[in-house]
Amino acid sequence: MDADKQANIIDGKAFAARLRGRIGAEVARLKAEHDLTPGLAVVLVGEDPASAVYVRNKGIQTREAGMNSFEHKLPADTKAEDLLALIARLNADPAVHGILVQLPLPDHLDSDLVINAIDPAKDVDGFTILNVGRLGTGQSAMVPCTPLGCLMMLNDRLGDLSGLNAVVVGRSNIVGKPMAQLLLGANATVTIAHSRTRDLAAVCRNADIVVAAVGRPEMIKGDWIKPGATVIDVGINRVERDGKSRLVGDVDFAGAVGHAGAITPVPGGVGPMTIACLLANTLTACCRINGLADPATSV
Ligand SMILES: NC(=O)C1=CN([C@@H]2O[C@H](COP(=O)(O)OP(=O)(O)OC[C@H]3O[C@@H](n4cnc5c(N)ncnc54)[C@H](OP(=O)(O)O)[C@@H]3O)[C@@H](O)[C@H]2O)C=CC1
Ligand SMILES: Nc1nc(=O)c2c([nH]1)NC[C@@H]1CN(c3ccc(C(=O)N[C@@H](CCC(=O)O)C(=O)O)cc3)C=[N+]21
Repeated sequence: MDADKQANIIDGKAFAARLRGRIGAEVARLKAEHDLTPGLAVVLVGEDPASAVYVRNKGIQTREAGMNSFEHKLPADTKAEDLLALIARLNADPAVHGILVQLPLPDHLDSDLVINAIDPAKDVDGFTILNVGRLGTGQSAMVPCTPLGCLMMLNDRLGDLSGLNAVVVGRSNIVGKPMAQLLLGANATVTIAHSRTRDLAAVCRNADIVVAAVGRPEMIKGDWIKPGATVIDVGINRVERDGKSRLVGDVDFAGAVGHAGAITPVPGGVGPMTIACLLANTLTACCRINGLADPATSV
C-alpha cells in the first residue's frame, strides 16, 4: 500500500444502527402477526466497570427495538444458590426469551456452573456447552455476540472469506475461540495466537484478517499489519491520555491505519455490533422458542 494510503474505517456504529433497524421491523411484525414481544433478561452481579459500560447501552437499545428488557442487579456477595434460583425462574418465564449473565462473575461464583444452568434455547450469549458444541460441529446454534458482529463486518467488507489467512489474537471462550470457529466455518485458514505465541509480529504479518481480542492497550503495532489487511479490534481498554480517561483498542490504530485496507475503530467498531447481535439473538431465540421460522436478521 502507498505510504499516503489510509485504511477504510469500518463504521460499526452505523452498521449496528442498520441492523437494529431491521431487528425493530421484525419485532413489530412479530407483535402484529403473533402477539409476541421478545424479552431479554440481563443479570449483573456486583460492580465491574467493563460490564457497566456494556449494560448502560444495552437496556436502552433493547427497548428502542421494541423488546422487553428485564434487569436483575444482585449484590457482589450473592450466594450461588440464589443466583441459580434466579436463573431457574428466568428459564421458566415465558416472557423471557434471552438470558445474559454478565461476565466476569465475582470470584466466589463458578461461572461454568452458572452459565450452564441457562436454558440453551435462551442462551443468547452462546456460552453454554450445548451451543459451543453446536457451533463447533456446524449445527444451528446461538452464536456469541461479539464474534458474530465481527463476522458480519468481515463478510460485508470482504464477501467470501474462503482461503484467506485469518489470525485471531486471544483464545478466550467469549471472543477468541468462537471467533476462530466462525472463521473456520467461513473457510478461512485460521491461526489462534495467545500469550505463549512466539513472534506474534511475524504471525500477524501473514494475515489477511487480524482479529485482536487481548485486552492490552494498543499492543498490536501498525507494522505488524500486512498491507491491505482487514483489522477487527475487539479490545476495550480504558486508559489515561493527556489527563483524560479514554477508550482504546488492542491495536495501535494510528499506526495500523496506514497499513490496513480496513480497520474498526474503538469506540464505534465492534462494541455497538456486539449489542446489536445480542438483540438479533434474542429475536431469533423468541422465534425458535415459539416454533416460528428464523427472522431475516438471524445467521
Ligand atoms: N467489543 C466488545 O464487544 C467486547 C470487547 N471485549 C474486550 O476484548 C478484550 C479481550 O477480552 P477477553 O477475550 O474477554 O479477554 P481474556 O482476558 O479472557 O483473554 C485475553 C486473551 O489474550 C491473550 N493474551 C494476553 N496477553 C497476550 C500477549 N501479550 N500476546 C498475545 N496474546 C495475549 C491471552 O492469552 P492466554 O490464553 O495465553 O492467557 C488470552 O487468550 C478485552 O479488552 C475486552 O474488554 C470483550 C468482549 C466483548
Ligand atoms: N455475558 C457477557 N456477554 C458479553 O458480551 C460481555 C460480558 N458478559 N461482559 C463484558 C463484555 C464486554 N462487552 C462489551 C460490549 C459492548 C461494548 C460497547 O458498546 N462499547 C462501545 C463503547 C461504549 C462507551 O463509549 O463507553 C464502543 O465500543 O463503541 C463494550 C463492551 C460485552 N461483554
